[in-house]
Formats: sequence, C-alpha cells, structure tokens
Amino acid sequence: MIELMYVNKSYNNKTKAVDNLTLTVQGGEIFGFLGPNGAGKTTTIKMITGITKPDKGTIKINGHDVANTPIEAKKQFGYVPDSPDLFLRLKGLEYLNFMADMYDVPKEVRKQRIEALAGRFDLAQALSDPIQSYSHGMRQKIVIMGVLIHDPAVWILDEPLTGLDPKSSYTLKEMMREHADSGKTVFFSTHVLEVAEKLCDRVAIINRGEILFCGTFKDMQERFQSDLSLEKLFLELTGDE
Ligand SMILES: Nc1ncnc2c1ncn2[C@@H]1O[C@H](COP(=O)(O)OP(=O)(O)OP(=O)(O)O)[C@@H](O)[C@H]1O
Repeated sequence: MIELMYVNKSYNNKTKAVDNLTLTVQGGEIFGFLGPNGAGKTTTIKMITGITKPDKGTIKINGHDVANTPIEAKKQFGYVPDSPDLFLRLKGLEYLNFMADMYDVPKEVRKQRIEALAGRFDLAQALSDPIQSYSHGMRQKIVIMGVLIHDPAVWILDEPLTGLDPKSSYTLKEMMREHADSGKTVFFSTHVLEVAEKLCDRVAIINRGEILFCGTFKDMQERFQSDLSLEKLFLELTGDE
C-alpha cells in the first residue's frame, strides 16, 4: 500500500511540480499514474521512493513513513526509474548480484530468481556481457530484473514499458498482474493509454501537479457520462485536444 497525504513540491521556489496531492494505492491493485509531459509524475515517484524530499506532506509505504523510517520504507518497494542507463560497466550478472547483495538475498534464492527472471525476459545469454553493450530494451530488462531480485511487495515503475519489445512488454504486464493478484501493489506511470485502459484496476490523471481524476475507467466514463475511450477522456480532461 502507498499513501500520499497533502504532498507538495516546488522547484526553485517557482515551479509547483506537485500540488497538495493525496492518494492511496491499495494492495491487490495495478494503479496507473497518467499525465501529460511535465505533469508531475516523475517528481511524485521520486518523492515516494525517497530520492526527492517533499516540501510538505507525508508519504507511507506499507505503513512505513518515507521521511522518518527511510530504511524500513525502502525495504518495501522496488523502483524502476525512467532511464535504465545505470551501472553500465558491470556485466548483467554482476549487476544482479550487486542488487541481491544490497537486499541480503541468500545465494540459493538469488540463483533461482535470476534463472527464472532471465528465462522470462530472454536475457540468459547476455548476462555475461557488460550492460554497456545492451540495447535500450535489454537495459530496461536488466534493471527490472535487478529490482525484482529481492521480491519487493510494492512495485514502483516509471514508464516501464518504454523500449520493450512486444514479448517482453507482454511478460512484464503478465508479471504485474500476477503480483497484484497475489495481494501486492503495482504503481506505474505511463503515456500509453491503451495499456492503462487494459491493465490498470484504477488510474489517477495528474496535470500541473494536481489530481484531476482518480478511480476506475468505468467510474471515469460514468462521471463524464460518456463511452469515450480513456485516450479521449484523458485529452478532454487535460485540455490537450
Ligand atoms: N530538477 C528540476 N528542476 C526544476 N524543475 C523541475 C525539475 N524536475 C522537474 N521539474 C519541473 O517540474 C514539473 C513536473 O516535472 P516531472 O518531471 O515531474 O513531470 P512528468 O509528469 O514526469 O513529465 P514527463 O511525462 O515529461 O516525464 C515540470 O514543470 C518540470 O519542468
């Protein structure tokens, strides 16, 4: 579960990136965080993951306050950032072992998880190569594998499907569904509205740092008394049409 209460963030005392945002993401759901460029999605995700400090407000992950109990809060989640260009000089397997060390994953467990993840993402052959030599999609996959190696309860993914080929994208979506169906939490941002419409149990639409809508796609259609697609409703709501 992720809870944000009255969270605010401005940059340089000027740009209000996130404006009094209150939101609860429950265990058992895939939650899509949608908004146009510059809406405040990445800033929100960086505050949830403790990378950026909010000016005001409280964030809790599975009940652990990110500001007051950062280590406990960080043990709860795995975070896939929007850019996968990390630790490029390490080989794939070195990176996965590094991530497993960070989270104290026992040797036998990590071996099984690496095999299972590499199988699902078709990356077993490349694990002995440096990440530098990987394509964008392969880098994205190794980052996702590194995040999942400690089996975090809460998944936080910033644009996770960008650059993935159709098979890997399908696999990740399937894994997100399995994770949510086991009672755990998946929170992800996306620009791909067809994916959000099909995959998410609930969505929030954010624009200029404010939540414009939060609920199921059906709630959204009822509220706007419309059978328009999520894409059309999104464009109407954010005024981009
Ligand atoms: N480090 C920063 N310094 C100053 N302003 C910033 C910084 N990071 C973000 N902003 C501003 O804050 C606002 C929200 O940006 P943010 O990156 O959170 O949006 P986003 O919804 O993730 O956008 P995108 O979909 O383009 O990734 C924008 O106006 C952006 O220009």
